[in-house]
Amino acid sequence: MLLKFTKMHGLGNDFMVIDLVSQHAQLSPKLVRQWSDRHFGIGFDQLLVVEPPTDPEMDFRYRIFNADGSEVEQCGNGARCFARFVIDKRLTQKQEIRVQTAGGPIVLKVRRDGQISVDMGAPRFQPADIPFQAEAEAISYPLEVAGRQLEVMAVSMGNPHCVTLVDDLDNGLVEQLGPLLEQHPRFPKRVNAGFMQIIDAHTVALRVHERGAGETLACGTGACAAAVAGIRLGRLQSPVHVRLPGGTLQIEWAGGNAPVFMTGPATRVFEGQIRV
Ligand SMILES: N[C@H](CCC[C@H](N)C(=O)O)C(=O)O
Repeated sequence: MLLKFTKMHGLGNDFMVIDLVSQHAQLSPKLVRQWSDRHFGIGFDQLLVVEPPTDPEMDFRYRIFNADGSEVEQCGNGARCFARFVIDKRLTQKQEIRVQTAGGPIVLKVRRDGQISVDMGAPRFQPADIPFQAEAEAISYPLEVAGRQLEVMAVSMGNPHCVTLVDDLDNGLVEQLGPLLEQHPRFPKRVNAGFMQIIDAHTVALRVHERGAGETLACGTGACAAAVAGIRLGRLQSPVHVRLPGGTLQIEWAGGNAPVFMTGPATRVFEGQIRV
């Protein structure tokens, strides 16, 4: 059987997107790893799956698989591509789309300028919600990595993030510490490791070593986590322009239990089909 898919990206964070509303496929971590391989497969950071909702309040269910085959709770850049996909494929006529994810409900809005705004839900900081092993919730935590004493912020956007402030994003720390933070034992479900350089109160530069995918050109939930962490530290003010290697996202957050809003582009690259 031939399975149709669309190759898309959000600021260079790239995806294979498949509609399992009108198609059927049996996914496995092994198959996802085969497809994600950039030499022997299609090549992507994440696989995004569009399914009918199991919650009647929602328009769709959105499932996300990392390149390593792990199924995860949320993907911000993917959410924008999800909106572009379901509208282009005429799976919905709505311009405001309610989507069920393992990390909680999100709402996608297509703006007149073609950018997509996403209500990503409220960030969570309780260690148990990340999950992160800590005695109690704090704004930041000391964490030893490779003999270095870091100070990290831990945030859940449905998926786990740790954010570290750096003075220079090109001093080799991302390459050296990213993989070690991803696997750090105090993050029992692993973690996405963000490295943030503050430019001014409304602007940061960010690189993210993603759980299950390695460093990506952009990470939407990572941009949300970094902006929220900086606002909580009192170093940033909403809106925050997050400059990632692949481009810039706008993040807004009013604090507390308010939802985080992320705005940015979604790009379709090509249509394909693969034998399953
Ligand atoms: N690697 C992430 C999932 C993809 C997130 C990222 N691509 C985004 O845009 O939010 C995780 O394991 O939680």
